[in-house]
Amino acid sequence: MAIGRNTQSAIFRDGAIGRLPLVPTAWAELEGRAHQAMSRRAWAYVAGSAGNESTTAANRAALDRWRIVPRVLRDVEHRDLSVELFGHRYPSPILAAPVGVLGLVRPHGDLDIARAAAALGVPYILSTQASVPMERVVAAMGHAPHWYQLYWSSSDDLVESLVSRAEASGAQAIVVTLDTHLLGWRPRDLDLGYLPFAHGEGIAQYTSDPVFARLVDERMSAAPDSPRPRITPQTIRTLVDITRNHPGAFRSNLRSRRPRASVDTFLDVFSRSSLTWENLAFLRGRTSLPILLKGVQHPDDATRAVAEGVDGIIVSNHAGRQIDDALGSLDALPGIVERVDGAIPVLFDSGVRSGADVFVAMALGATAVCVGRAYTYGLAIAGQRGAAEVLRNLIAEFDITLGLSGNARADSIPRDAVARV
Ligand SMILES: Cc1cc2nc3c(=O)[nH]c(=O)nc-3n(C[C@H](O)[C@H](O)[C@H](O)COP(=O)(O)O)c2cc1C
Ligand SMILES: O=C(O)C(=O)c1ccccc1
Repeated sequence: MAIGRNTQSAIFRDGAIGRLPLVPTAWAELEGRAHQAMSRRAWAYVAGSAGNESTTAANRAALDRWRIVPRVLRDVEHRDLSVELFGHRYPSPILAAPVGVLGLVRPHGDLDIARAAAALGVPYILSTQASVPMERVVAAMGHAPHWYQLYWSSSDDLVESLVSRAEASGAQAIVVTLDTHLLGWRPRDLDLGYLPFAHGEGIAQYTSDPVFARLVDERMSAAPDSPRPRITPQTIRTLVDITRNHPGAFRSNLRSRRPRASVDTFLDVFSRSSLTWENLAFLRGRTSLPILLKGVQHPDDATRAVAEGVDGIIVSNHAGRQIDDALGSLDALPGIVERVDGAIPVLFDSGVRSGADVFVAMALGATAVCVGRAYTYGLAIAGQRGAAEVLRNLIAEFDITLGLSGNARADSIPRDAVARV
């Protein structure tokens, strides 16, 4: 698949022989087609945000207040889209954000997006809420780069196990998401009474984990009133196999004892609202990978992150899915970039819909940009190839915007390339 400037000519060349793109390039059409392709529940979960969804609107408004100011006559024929992060050079500043429960969008959606990202060299940040265990996703990616996103469980042992699995699987960084220690108030899901996890969807990292299996055993043996099947290593292997090969089987089996206990255990241990800065030492002591904090919005938290020796920050409000009436994520970026002052990379997400949006965030000091809903919509419309097309289009539009604005390098877009209006 052609990357960057070649994409546009490839699209037109294909068109000349009657081969049309699989996914629309404009956002409104992309979103509309994804809506048609998804079930009611999947659409509510993916497209829904917190409360009246004013934060999602604020994310857009924040991006729209910045306009690109092009420069001319600057020889931009050879452009370099690559960026360096933690000693790795990636082909463009775009990363695939961690998106949980992709199995809701498409059977084995995690594998589709993993393969799509791998084909483009786009780093994929695997979610703790994935529908497919991380080892299987990584196996589908060959040697392509991936990171791991951690939800910090109330069980230290489980945190340790997830992180060591991620490290063993070759993850290049650990992203700790801090803005979702409670599930946001999301009317679209509430009105359907539907949370995927309660149906056993999106808990594959847990059901494939040996420490989690032990927690489930403990829960089951602590309920002596109900019949207690003997748990042997074979039982555990069988459950892992069932989840791996037949996610639907796990769901239909939810009323039986072990799947039900797995869901209940997940709901118990999923997160820890008592987490503080002091806990970071625990993680630091258990991995040598770079640690990024995702969900930072206040400059003082960015200052503290640097002081605590964190390796990177992702300025994000979770696409507006957590707090209604929150600051547009891009409005938080310049203040944080100023505070961090180059000490560590500052990544950005929430609301990015185009290559031009990526350019704006980079001009405001982001080292790289993550996208979530964009590729999820491509996945819904046309699976692996749809997700790949969305990522390819973002990179191509970014490349063209870079060149047309008179810039040749993604990693050094000057601040005056954008103006606030
Ligand atoms: C359906 C959905 C599921 C998500 N699941 C996770 C997750 O498991 N972990 C996480 O850190 N962020 C999760 N996010 C947030 C994304 O990582 C990212 O911050 C956000 O989608 C960026 O905004 P955008 O969708 O406007 O690009 C999710 C977002 C969506 C839309
Ligand atoms: O839906 C989400 O955005 C998400 O990341 C999440 C993860 C776990 C529990 C609830 C929500």
